[in-house]
This record gives sequence, structure tokens and C-alpha cells, in this order.
Amino acid sequence: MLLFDTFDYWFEVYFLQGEKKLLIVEGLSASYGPVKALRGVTMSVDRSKITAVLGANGAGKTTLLRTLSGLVKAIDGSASIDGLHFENKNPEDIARMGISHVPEGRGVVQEMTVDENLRLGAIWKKDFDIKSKLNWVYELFPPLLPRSAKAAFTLSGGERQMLAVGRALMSEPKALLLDEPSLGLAPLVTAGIMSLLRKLCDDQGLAVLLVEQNARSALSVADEAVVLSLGEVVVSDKASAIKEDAALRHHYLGF
Ligand SMILES: Nc1ncnc2c1ncn2[C@@H]1O[C@H](COP(=O)(O)OP(=O)(O)OP(=O)(O)O)[C@@H](O)[C@H]1O
Repeated sequence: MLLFDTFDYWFEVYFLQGEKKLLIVEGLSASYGPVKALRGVTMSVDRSKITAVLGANGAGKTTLLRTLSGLVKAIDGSASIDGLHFENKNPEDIARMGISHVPEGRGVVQEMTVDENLRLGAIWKKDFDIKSKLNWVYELFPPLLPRSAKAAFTLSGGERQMLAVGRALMSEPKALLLDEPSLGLAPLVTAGIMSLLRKLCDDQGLAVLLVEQNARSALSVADEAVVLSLGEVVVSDKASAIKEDAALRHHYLGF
């Protein structure tokens, strides 16, 4: 009996856990000139899960996302998706490997129409039915459809965030990196977008890496969380465990 228990344990650790892991980051470091913004970050992101990245101003959250999407070069460490290394590849190659980044401030092209912005999300895809993907995004975000021919700058903040997320989903990512999606939005709008992403996690195995300044709300939607301080991982655990750790919350998350 003991033999089988032991076998089950190692099967779980090596096979099932390994299958769940989509993104694996090991010892990742990045700098802006003399400023060391990431110091040996090790973490992982599971398929079908929302993983929050939390920490005070300047902790390195945005730099982590920018390094994972190729906008900032890593000076050390590695990152892989589905077992394929992508550290220091260029942003386009990283996008092709299945990583989509929604930067802080949404990053949509204001003068372009909603439709053009969405098409940009799949610009490098080949042999791709762009029309059916567009229809799918419009079904996910119905407020965008009647505005498809309008310039992005005419949209409300919430609609612009829907456009940014919709554009990122156009490339059929395995992992979606979201930087401060709640910034400047009504809580109800953010909740709507998050519940939609949860459904994509459940239905399609999407993995979401969510950077949030508002740790309380991020912990209420995330499955897992990583807390950064001065570019280092302080803890990574289930979001529920971090929520219950009052000392950790007071010290690093400010609530
Ligand atoms: N473009 C840059 N040039 C120089 N230093 C930078 C630059 N961007 C960020 N930094 C520095 O890198 C460190 C990490 O910043 P980062 O923006 O990644 O943190 P953050 O946790 O996202 O903070 P915030 O929530 O304020 O955006 C900070 O010390 C910051 O001052």
C-alpha cells in the first residue's frame, strides 16, 4: 500500500504537476542601466489558472511582464513556455510562441478603428481565419461590435480595456500577461473582464498572469499569487493562503 502511495505522490509531482505548468521562470534578472529591477525571479504559471503578481511600487511587477514579453532583455536566468525557452527572443517571436501582453495604459492605437486594432493582434498569423476570430472577440465583448468602425480614442475607458484584451486574444495566446487592468476603471467593469477571463481559463486552458497594485481585489480573483519586493520573490503560494497571512499582507501588500 505504502509503495503505491509513494508512486502516486511522485506521479503527481513529476507528471501531473509538470503537465499543468505552462510558464516556468527560473532565476530571471533584468536591469535598467545600473537599476537592478529583477533579481533572480523564480516562479511558474499553471494552465487554466490566474496568477497574480503583487508588490509595492517599484517592486518589479511591470518589469517582470516586460521581460517575459521581450520588451526588456534578461541579463540572467531563463523562461520557457510549454518547455520551449524564450528568454531574450524578440517580442514578435514570443507572441508567436503563445504569449500576449496587455501593457499598463492599454496600449491600443488611438487613431485606428476598433476593427483595425483587433486585426493588429493577429497581424503575423498565417493560415488564419481572421474573420471568425474577430466574430469571436465581438461575441466576447458585445459593446465593441457597434463601435467597430470608430476610432479607439472615442471609446470609454472600459471599452478601451475590452479592446486591449480583445486584441491580445486575437493571437490565440496560451498565456495572457495583464498589467494593471483595473487602473481607472469602475470595479464593475473590471469584474466583468475578469469573469470573462476566468471562463477562458476554465474552457480553453488559458493562463493569466495578472499584475495588480490593488492586492486585495487581485487576491479575490486569482488562484495563485507571487509577491515581489525590490525585484525578488518574497513568497509564491495559493492566493487564499496569502490572503490569510496577515503579517505578510501588512508588510508587503499594505492591507
Ligand atoms: N524605464 C526605466 N528606467 C529606469 N528605471 C526603471 C524604468 N522602469 C522601471 N524602473 C525601475 O525599476 C524598478 C522596478 O520598476 P517596475 O515598474 O517594474 O515596478 P512595479 O512593481 O511595476 O511598480 P509600479 O507599480 O510603480 O509600476 C523600480 O526601481 C523602477 O524605478
